[in-house]
Amino acid sequence: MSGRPASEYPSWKKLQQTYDSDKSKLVLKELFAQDPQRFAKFSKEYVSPDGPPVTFLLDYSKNLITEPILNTLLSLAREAELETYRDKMFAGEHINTSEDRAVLHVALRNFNDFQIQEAGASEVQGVLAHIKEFTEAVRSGAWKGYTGKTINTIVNIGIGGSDLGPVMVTEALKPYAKRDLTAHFVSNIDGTHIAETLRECDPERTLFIIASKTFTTQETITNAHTAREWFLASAKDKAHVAKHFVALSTNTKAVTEFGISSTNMFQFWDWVGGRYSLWSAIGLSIALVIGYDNFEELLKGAHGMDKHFKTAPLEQNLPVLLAVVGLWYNDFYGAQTQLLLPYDQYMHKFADYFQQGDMESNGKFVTKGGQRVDYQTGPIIWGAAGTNGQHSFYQLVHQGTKLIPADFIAPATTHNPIRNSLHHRILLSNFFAQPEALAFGKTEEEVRKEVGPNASEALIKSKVFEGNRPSNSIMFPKLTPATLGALIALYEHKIFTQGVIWGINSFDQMGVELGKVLAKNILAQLDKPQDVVGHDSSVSPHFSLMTMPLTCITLQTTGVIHYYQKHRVE
Ligand SMILES: O=P(O)(O)OC[C@H]1O[C@@H](O)[C@@H](O)[C@@H](O)[C@@H]1O
Repeated sequence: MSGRPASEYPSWKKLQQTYDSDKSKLVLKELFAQDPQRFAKFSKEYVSPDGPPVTFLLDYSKNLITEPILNTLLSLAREAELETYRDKMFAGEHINTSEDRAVLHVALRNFNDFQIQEAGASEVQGVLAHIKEFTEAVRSGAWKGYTGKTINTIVNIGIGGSDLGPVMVTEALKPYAKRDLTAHFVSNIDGTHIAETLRECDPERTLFIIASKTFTTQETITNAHTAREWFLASAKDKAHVAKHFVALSTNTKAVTEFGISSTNMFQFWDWVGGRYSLWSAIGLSIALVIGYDNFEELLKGAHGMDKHFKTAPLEQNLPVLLAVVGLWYNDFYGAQTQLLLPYDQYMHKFADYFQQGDMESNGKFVTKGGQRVDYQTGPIIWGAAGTNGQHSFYQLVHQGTKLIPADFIAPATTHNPIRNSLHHRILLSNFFAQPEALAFGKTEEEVRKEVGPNASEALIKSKVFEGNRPSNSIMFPKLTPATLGALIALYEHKIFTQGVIWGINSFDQMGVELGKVLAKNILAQLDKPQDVVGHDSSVSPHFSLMTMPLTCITLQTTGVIHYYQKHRVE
């Protein structure tokens, strides 16, 4: 995050030379055959330094690395001053330079170990106490709706970071959920999302949680007004809104203007990035679903990982190891994507969550210093819960033309040991088999033996698995709130580490702005056909996209807008 382009570091150049000269020697089958200690050398067990017990194994032995390569990757992290920038983050320095903000999601789960001076950091415990008091009132039934009935449904209205974290965590921690409290999450501006949700709600027993850091996001504010209108159609009296609407935001003024009193507002601060906000008041829906104590366990699990990231030497530092190994593929092997594959149905939203976490953080083409990078930055994140992915996209992972590094993630013990854990044993056999198949493949010789002498050459070739496809495996005893907290923080710090090495600002999101501005302009034109007439798309190709003023770019879409105006039925 020094803003220096990564390709200027001596270790970067060394890695490029190593890749060019040694690529053909990096064959997993041979690397394992040559070194019986390979697993021992390239695996680490995480044990939480304090707080609730969390442990997991990270096996990174099935990567196309040797000890010298890993050492050079770690030297690269040192040359990029990772440790300095990590300490700056924990100290509350304004490392988000474009927005002049601190980056302090670690302060939200800081149980007094780190001294953080930033304004607001001392208020964290107060907000947690508010969350505790409120969630206990709702869950116990002490909090009543406007007709005196208890709350049985919550609807979190938010988008991006104000949606994805709560969705992912409430799904992942369903075994801890209060089953008679239904949680819905409305994010999309498509009216279908809120309309279908409201069909399942009873206005007398529903609590709406309006989650928006800025409280200006078009989707969220529109959905919130729709929910309020729907509610008032039954409740009639605006005074009842107080029992059914709460807000999670940094913007007290906008919350009050919406009609939610400040006593029903849960505060957070500008140093909490949206995609790092599930630990803040944005986690209210999580605390409502799993209970405050479990929410605190989640935070403490993350805090343990924060301590590990802050203190462990780079060679032992799990987020750093994940980061540099990922960078090796992203920047030298030309891998475009990174798979996240939880073999746990409860974690089925994990990849969706880190699509924002990683891609909004590291999808940047300029360094902090404003220079265009001459290397790849953030990978495309994707994935699905195992074994579903095996029956859809794994074909390409095993035999396609692309190198796709994959992280396999699984619990040793399931929350649902039905049929004497038969399902779980089958699930885990797949979890173990896939990295092995990817790494070691199946040779032509093996195929020949298998298919017999009469098989065609074409058939034989089609059955070959080249192997040598890298993966990490992460296994933990059971998916608890604290374990999930540690896993999320593991990936957060991986993203931080990669961002520091690439010299980019992982904490702004300028790339989401242009589309918002264009949509606003177009919205103003949609009901006025005369405004778009005469500007059909035939004029636009004469303009270069870069030199066109915004209004002209908008005209690129006139053909489609005309089609819409012709076909819409209101
Ligand atoms: O929480 P609010 O302010 O509604 O933002 C919701 C989301 O908006 C998007 O445009 C991005 O900026 C995200 O980082 C953010 O999480």
